[in-house]
Amino acid sequence: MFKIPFLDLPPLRSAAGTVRLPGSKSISNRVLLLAGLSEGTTAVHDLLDSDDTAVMLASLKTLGCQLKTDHAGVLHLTGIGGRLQTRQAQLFLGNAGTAMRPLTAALALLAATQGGEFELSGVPRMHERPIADLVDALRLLGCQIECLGNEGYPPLKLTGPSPLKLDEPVKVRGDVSSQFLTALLLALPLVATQQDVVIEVVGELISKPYIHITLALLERFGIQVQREGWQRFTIPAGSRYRSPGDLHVEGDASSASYFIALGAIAASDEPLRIEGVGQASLQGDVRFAEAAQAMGAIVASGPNWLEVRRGAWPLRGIDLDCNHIPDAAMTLALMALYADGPTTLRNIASWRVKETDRLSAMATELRKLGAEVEEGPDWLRVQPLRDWRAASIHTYDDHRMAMCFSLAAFNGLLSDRSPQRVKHHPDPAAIRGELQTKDRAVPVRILDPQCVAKTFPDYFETLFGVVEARSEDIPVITIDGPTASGKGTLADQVAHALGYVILDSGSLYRACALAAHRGEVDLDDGEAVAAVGANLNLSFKNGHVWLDEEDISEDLRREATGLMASQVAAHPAVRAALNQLQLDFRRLPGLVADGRDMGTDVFPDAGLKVFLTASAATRAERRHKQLISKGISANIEGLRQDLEARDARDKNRAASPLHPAADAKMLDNSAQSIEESTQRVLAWWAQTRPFAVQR
Ligand SMILES: Nc1ncnc2c1ncn2[C@@H]1O[C@H](COP(=O)(O)OP(=O)(O)OP(=O)(O)O)[C@@H](O)[C@H]1O
Ligand SMILES: Nc1ccn([C@@H]2O[C@H](COP(=O)(O)O)[C@@H](O)[C@H]2O)c(=O)n1
Repeated sequence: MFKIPFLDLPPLRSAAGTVRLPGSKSISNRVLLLAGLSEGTTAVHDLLDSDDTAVMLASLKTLGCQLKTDHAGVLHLTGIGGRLQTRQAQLFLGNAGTAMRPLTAALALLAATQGGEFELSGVPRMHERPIADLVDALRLLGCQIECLGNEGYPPLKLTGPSPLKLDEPVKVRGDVSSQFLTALLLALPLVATQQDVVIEVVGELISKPYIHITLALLERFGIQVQREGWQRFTIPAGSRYRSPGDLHVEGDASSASYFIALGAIAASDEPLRIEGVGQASLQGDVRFAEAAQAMGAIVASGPNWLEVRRGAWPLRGIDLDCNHIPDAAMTLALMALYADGPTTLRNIASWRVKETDRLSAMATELRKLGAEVEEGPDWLRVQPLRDWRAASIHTYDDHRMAMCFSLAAFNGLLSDRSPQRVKHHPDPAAIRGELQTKDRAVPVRILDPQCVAKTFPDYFETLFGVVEARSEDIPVITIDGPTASGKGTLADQVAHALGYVILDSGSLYRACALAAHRGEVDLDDGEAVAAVGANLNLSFKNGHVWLDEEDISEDLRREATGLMASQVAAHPAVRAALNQLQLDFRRLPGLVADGRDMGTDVFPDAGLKVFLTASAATRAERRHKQLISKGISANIEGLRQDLEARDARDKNRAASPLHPAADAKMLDNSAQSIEESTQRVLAWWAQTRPFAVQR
């Protein structure tokens, strides 16, 4: 996960490959609650591991459920069998509506029937999300619920015992959020032991597919709800939660929407395969695929997979009632930017009471990209966008905002099929406009990218696994300089702050020298050492370097290896042999490369080149400290002589000698802390970026 203040996405060009979706949030939290209320143990496979499931799991544990995860990642959850194990608890539910609503219903009923006192709270936004319809329904039933802040909003206090009136139907509004009905359906079997319990929906029920999931899962746990249309639901007397034993959580269909859109926009050569949802999916959001098809996507499907590729291009603008796909519909607003006409999304009032007011947030952020957007109380109209602006996208602590806006990074694609589009614009000036658009692909900045943790912690990593950018669009920062100037340390810090990949090019020369030395190759024989370099089987894991099956990290860092590296690095053939290996590190979302010739030879087009120096005395002192801290004895004068000899060889060799690139920024960190030099470099980098000041 990218735990950084912002993540810059360079212009992206294409998508292909296979995505395995994380487990569905809606299914995961329903299953957890049902398993928690059941008797016996449920083995939950493919459970979503995210912020929202974490708060549900923590609550169930507090309430006395037993949780164990086995080696295969399967959760074994032993429920409380409908009998309270603890009568007092304070539960923190973050911003998880799928935890707050059903736990409110279940604990209100358990407190009423068995006695107890429970407090349910969340993050500040959760305390702005209405829950009055559920609270009203439960109070009418006889539950004691106090709103501890504003009336109709969490935090809530649930107390009991209190008598319940089960003879009358429980009435609940269905036109604000279907989660209130879901909460009642999941919890009321607790009190349907002696008599039928009837729920009547007041008003038109929205988001019916989510109720469909609830009913299907209740059935898996032994509760057969009888349904009359979408207005009346009966939980039969004698209902009891029974664990199904094993249960597999299907992939998240709302999360699939980003990859379906990705296929529609960018899978022009081969389809993008999405595994985890398909025709057999329980989730209503799987119907997002139909909306994508209406916009031009070509979709093939099996029971639990989809394959999506680009059909119409530009996409087609649509006018759609999105009541059946409320969460996934947000993705359509981004697809609309790539369409040939306006897209209108209707019946999306529920967006206003989600993690944020999504209607307003979506309109605001689309406008930052340059889009023309109209917003109504329950609708949104988005015009196609051709003249994109580089924008910092505020994500409002809303995972879906972050994931949706990643799709804006394909803004350079619209002119890829210029001849096709030019047909609509025979004017040569329009043709020139198209070409300009192509050249003006802009990056997109996603603020607070870790908000995706709510449902899809590895979203950006997964995205980077199936998309490609032109190499020249992937940003590079180079840090060159003499031995022990702090290049590696600075590169690590800068890369960490930006979420970028790191290339420690010195380690490649070191590994090559080490492998040649071990193979008894003459280090003065450039061609022979280059042959070793061309066949190195290196891998980099968690800051360690592996040669074949061996972790060579310690050997690499020895001073003797550094000296051998500088010896072999003087051979042009060795440099040529290692060149492609270094270029291959230019990966999404960007690269920080440290060495001697990163800015001069390997990445001459780097967006920022830093030449890092420090006095020889300072460098010798730092290296001395570094070695001593690792328990390696060293002599400071000897170290200074070694590093000066190495510098002299690196500077004076004919092939890629060490010197600052003409456009490098010079940084002498002799008197600077690591933090100060890091901030200096990040400030220089910010000056090269096209984004307005972060808000
Ligand atoms: N600005 C700084 N202030 C104090 N110490 C620093 C600073 N920068 C780096 N150091 C320390 O100096 C030592 C050498 O740094 P580092 O290994 O990053 O240098 P390098 O240039 O990458 O070396 P090499 O050329 O051998 O790869 C480390 O112990 C590091 O913590
Ligand atoms: N881009 C580079 C990087 C390194 N070298 C040579 O390797 C030696 C070891 O490098 P460290 O950064 O790990 O100390 C170094 O002395 C150089 O001779 C290089 O040539 N080009």
